[in-house]
Amino acid sequence: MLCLTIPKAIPINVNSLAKLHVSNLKSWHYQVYHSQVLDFRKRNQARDYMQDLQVFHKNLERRISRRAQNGGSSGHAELFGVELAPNQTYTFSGCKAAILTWHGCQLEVSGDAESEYLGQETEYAVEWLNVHGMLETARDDAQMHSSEGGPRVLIVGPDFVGKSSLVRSLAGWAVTYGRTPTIVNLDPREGLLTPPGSFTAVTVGSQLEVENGFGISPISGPTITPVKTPLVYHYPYSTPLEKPDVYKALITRTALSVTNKLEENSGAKQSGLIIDTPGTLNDPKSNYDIITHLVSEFSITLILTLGSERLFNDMNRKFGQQSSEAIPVLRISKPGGAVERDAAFMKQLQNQQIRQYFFGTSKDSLNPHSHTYSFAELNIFRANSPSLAASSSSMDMDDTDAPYASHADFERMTPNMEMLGRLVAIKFCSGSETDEFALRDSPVIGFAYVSEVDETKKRVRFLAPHPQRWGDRAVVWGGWPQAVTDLVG
Ligand SMILES: Nc1ncnc2c1ncn2[C@@H]1O[C@H](COP(=O)(O)OP(=O)(O)OP(=O)(O)O)[C@@H](O)[C@H]1O
Repeated sequence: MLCLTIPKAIPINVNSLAKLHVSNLKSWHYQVYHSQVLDFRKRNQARDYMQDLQVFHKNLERRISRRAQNGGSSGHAELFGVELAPNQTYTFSGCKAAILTWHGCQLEVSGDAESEYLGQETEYAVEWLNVHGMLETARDDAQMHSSEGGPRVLIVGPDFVGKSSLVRSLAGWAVTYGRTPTIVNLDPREGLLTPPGSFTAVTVGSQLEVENGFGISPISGPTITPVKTPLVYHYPYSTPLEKPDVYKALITRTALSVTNKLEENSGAKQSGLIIDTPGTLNDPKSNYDIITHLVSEFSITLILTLGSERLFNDMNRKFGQQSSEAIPVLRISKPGGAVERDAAFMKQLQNQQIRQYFFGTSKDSLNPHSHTYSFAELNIFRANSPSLAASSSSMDMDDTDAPYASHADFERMTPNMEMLGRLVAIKFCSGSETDEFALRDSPVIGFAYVSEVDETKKRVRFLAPHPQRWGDRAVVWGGWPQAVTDLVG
């Protein structure tokens, strides 16, 4: 396994140079696979995992023999569940990642990586693959008993323990097996097909991208790659703890919409859900209030915990075998290479996601459009933070503020210079909407960037991915994500 921390663009080419890992992994692989699954069984007696093992064993054999026909078992590598094509150059920038090989491969790396090493602790990957095997068995079960859906998996753990990497790997492997899993991202610090500050649910029907994972989406703009149409909700706060009531309400809304969507698509329903969460949900003081809400709203069937023994024990006590819920809770190994990303790195990542949303990637570029609106044409609402709500009585509000009391989550507002460099969410609902729950729960059509506010001429210029104007739809902005000052020249 090659672990990389890359601050700048670096091309990677599978084949030649630095020899990574060549050994007779096939037998070792199966051996470890057996012991891991038995271990799961010991830890959690909710299901007979031996059956899972046999089915997955067969699937894995099929996959390996297919590869063998394609030219032998060496030279294959993957990045979080997505296979790298041989003799293809990939360019990575501003990321930390691990390239994994099951059978050995050769990589040619050029450019500067901040750090680069051969990882020895690869057992976690075998364990993760076992989890994929279990999910495959549950998906097969769902296929046979068609009224039942596939596995609905919740992944929890502290920050930076590999939760998103596990989600990506499980999604990538599932797609390789012809599944169409639905991925739900509930971490507002890091967007999935969207800028930060949103919840996303997307059914993944085509293979993920090596360089960009879930890639870019049509809510960003027309793309040449296969489209993934996400369902997006706006949560303009950096952590769930800032506005837990809004966070929980949006979970309910997302769960409802996802459940309805899955009912219309049997393949997606059988493939199940994988839910990524922010580390702040790991909150014993609230008795894991938000996790409990999530488990109930999404009817979770499997909880995977990473990186915290206490969390595993608490989850097991709360939802595991002894509880009335009896949901299997598994403790999954944190990858040794998963690293903390400091505030500067996270800020860079967030800016990169915003830039990518409007301008695309080097391989799939987008052309955003400029829109100018007069103050009078706009229906803008400010999403209050707890501190803003306390001081909002002193804010300048016009007559139309009446339905939004000072303690409310939203306030109708007049555009101001504070909005410069910030993102706003364009909602499906009309701006004349006076019910603040409808405003909160309305999905997002897309995001726009505030590139200029002219308080004298009373107009605002936005950058948006699409040429169409949004008419009288509600526009919401909040304290998150932070301003990006250099998006446009
Ligand atoms: N085996 C590995 N080797 C090197 N880097 C890794 C490995 N696994 C994960 N990483 C990197 O470590 C960082 C943290 O991992 P990840 O984002 O998956 O954690 P997380 O628990 O989802 O964090 P958060 O809760 O903050 O989103 C990421 O940059 C990821 O790419």
